[in-house]
Amino acid sequence: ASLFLMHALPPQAAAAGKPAFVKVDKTHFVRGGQRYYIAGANFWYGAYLGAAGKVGDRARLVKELDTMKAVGINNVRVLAVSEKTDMPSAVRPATTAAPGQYDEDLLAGLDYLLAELAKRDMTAVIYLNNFWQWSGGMTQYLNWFEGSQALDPNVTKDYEDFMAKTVRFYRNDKAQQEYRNVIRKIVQRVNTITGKRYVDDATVMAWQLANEPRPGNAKATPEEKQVYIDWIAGTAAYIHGLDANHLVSSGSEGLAGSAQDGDLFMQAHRTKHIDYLTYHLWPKNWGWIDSKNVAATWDGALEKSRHYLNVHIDYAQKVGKPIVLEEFGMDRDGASFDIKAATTVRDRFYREVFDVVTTRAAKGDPIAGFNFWAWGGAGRAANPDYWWKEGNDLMGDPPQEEQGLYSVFDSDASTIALIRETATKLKRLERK
Ligand SMILES: O=C1NC[C@H](CO)[C@@H](O)[C@@H]1O
Repeated sequence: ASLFLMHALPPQAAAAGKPAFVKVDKTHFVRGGQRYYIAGANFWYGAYLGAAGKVGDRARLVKELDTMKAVGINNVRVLAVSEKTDMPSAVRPATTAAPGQYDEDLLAGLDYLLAELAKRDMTAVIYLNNFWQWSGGMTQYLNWFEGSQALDPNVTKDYEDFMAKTVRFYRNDKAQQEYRNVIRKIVQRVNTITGKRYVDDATVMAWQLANEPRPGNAKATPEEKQVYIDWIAGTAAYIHGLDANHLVSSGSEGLAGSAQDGDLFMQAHRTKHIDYLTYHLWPKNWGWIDSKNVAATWDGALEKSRHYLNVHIDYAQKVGKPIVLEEFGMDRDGASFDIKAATTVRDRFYREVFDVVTTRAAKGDPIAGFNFWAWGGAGRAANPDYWWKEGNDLMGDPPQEEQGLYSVFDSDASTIALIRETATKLKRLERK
C-alpha cells in the first residue's frame, strides 16, 4: 500500500519518501518543497458519497473526483460530521444521532473520500461543525445540551435571532465538551480503507473549526466578540494538541462573518494556533446584486465584491498569514434553478473573482487560492420545487437551499472552463 500511495505524492515528497503535508511559510503555502496554491471546489457532501450502502454512491464519487481532477481542481472543502435534528432543512441521515452516538458507516465515507483523493494527489479541508442549520450544527448542540428548540431560519425567517442564539454554543461547557469529543474522534481516526491514521495523512490539508462561525449578529457585543476570539484560539489549540502535522483554520467568511469588524477579523486570527485565514464572498446572499435586475445592480455589486476581495488580502498581509477565498458563488441567469438556464452573470462574476485572485497571487500577495461554491457535478434536482428530500441526489446546494441555486454542474461547460483556466494559472505560480 505504501508503494501504491508513494506515487500519489508530489514528486519531491515521493522522492524524499515522506508525506507532503501542506505547511505555511510566512504568507504562502508550501507542499513537497514548492509553493502550493488552492484551485478548489466546495464539495460538502463528498464524505456522504463515500459511504457504503444506500446513502453513499461510491461510483458517482469516483466519477466526480475524476472530473474535478481533469479540470485541474486540486482541493475539496468537505463537511466531516452532521448532527441528527428535527429541523426540516438539514441533511439526513446524520453522522451523530445523539451525543456519543456516531454512525460508523457514514464516518467510513470520509475514509473512502480521503483514500480516493490521495490517489489523485488532491487535498481536503475538513470542517468539524456548522454555524448554520443545514447539517444540524451548533443550534442542534444547544438543543441537546440546553433543551432549546433547534432553530431553522428557513422556518423562523429570522436570521438575526438565529445568530444571536446560536453563539450560546461557544459558552455552553457541555456542548463544547461533546464538540471536542467529536473533534478528537475525527482527528484521531484510523482510515478503515487505507489503515492510515488521519494525523499521518497528508491528503488532509487542514482541520477547520466550523463552516462560517460568527461572533453573533450585526449587533455583536464586545463580550460576544471576545468569547468568539477565545473560542477560535482555544479550539484551534486543542486540535493542534491532537495533531502536530496539519494546519488549522476557522472557516470565517471575513467581514460578513465578523459583524463587519475588520479588527475583530484580524484579532480572531492572530493566534498562533490558526495557520491561515479564510473568507467567503456572497453578493446575492448579502443583497449586493438583484439577480432579477442585474442591469441596475451589477456595477454596485462588482465594486463591493472587488473591495471585499482585496481588503481581506490586505488583512492577511497585516496578520502575516496566507488567506484562501474558500467560498464564492452566483446563481444562474434570471435567478433560475433550472440546469438549462444560462450562467452568463455567474461566469462574469467568476471571471472578476479569478482576475483578482490570480493577479494578486502573481504579485506574491498572500492570497493562496480559492474554492468555488460549489461542485454539483452529476447531481440533478429531483423535485419540481427544487427542494431536497432524503434520498434525492446530493449536490453543491445543501438542503436549506434550492437544488440548483449555486451548484456548478458537469454540464456547465463555460464555468468549468473558467475554473480550469484559473487552476492552470495558479499551477504555473507553483513552479516559480
Ligand atoms: O457556507 C455556506 N455559505 C453560503 C452557501 C450558499 O448560500 C450556503 O449554502 C452555506 O451555508
